[in-house]
Amino acid sequence: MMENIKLTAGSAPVGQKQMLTKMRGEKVCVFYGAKQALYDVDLDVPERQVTALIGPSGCGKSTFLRTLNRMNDTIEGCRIVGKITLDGEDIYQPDLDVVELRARVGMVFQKPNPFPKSIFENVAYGPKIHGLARNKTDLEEIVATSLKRAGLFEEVKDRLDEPGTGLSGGQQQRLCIARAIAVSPEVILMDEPCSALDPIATATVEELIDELKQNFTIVIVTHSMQQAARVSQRTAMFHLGRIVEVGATEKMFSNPDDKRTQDYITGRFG
Ligand SMILES: Nc1ncnc2c1ncn2[C@@H]1O[C@H](COP(=O)(O)OP(=O)(O)OP(=O)(O)O)[C@@H](O)[C@H]1O
Repeated sequence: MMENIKLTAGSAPVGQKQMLTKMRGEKVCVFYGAKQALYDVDLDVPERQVTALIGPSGCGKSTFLRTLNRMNDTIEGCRIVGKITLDGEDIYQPDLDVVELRARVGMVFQKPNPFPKSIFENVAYGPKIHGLARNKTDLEEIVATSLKRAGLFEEVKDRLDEPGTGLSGGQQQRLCIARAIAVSPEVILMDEPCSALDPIATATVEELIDELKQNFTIVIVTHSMQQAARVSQRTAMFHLGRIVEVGATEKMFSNPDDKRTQDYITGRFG
């Protein structure tokens, strides 16, 4: 019974289970110059689960996602108020190493964006710059393991020296996922990772996301309600810069509390 679950700091109720919170946003407000894009957003991201961010265009999903690894730092005039923690630690504290943060909280973008380098180099780049491999054999091992975990190894093992940009769209996105995995992140942020892919490539990436949650915490922005329902365990519905409802995906899609969620998931707006 929900009422019997005692919540401690750092825990979140998801369905009937108690989950560890990997990341937490508290009263997060984001401004682009004078324009406010997010208002007092509170969100717990449970460990080793997939959290989906849904809502109509322009409601602030990507803005919130980018606050989780400080990608908004790169946008001029963007200001963030509130608190975001990773394992309880404030990621906006002034002396935090942002490069290290982004290794812990990796990102996969909407459009596959492999570097104009070989398949091998695409995956090896991160481990090299973060000094994760002691020698060439180590590096080869990391590359092979990452490609395997991204479900791409069998397709590319005989052509690791060929350009990453020569792969199909779906393969390129899995290469980008392998690149993200290669530095052993704890959290992977995905901003509409399948929007440029055909249905078959989408299904492959969705299966992969499902597997990856065994080892990683995943936050995904998606416009596809089917995708949110298929891959996530927890869903947050954004509307006009606020979270209007958050909870177990199953409940959100079968019996939402908020009329705006209901209208959005049934295609009445957005
Ligand atoms: N770099 C930017 N500069 C100024 N305003 C921005 C910037 N990025 C986003 N915005 C504004 O912030 C608001 C939220 O945008 P955001 O991209 O986070 O929404 P979204 O829900 O991800 O939208 P979509 O689903 O269309 O990608 C919008 O009004 C948008 O115009």
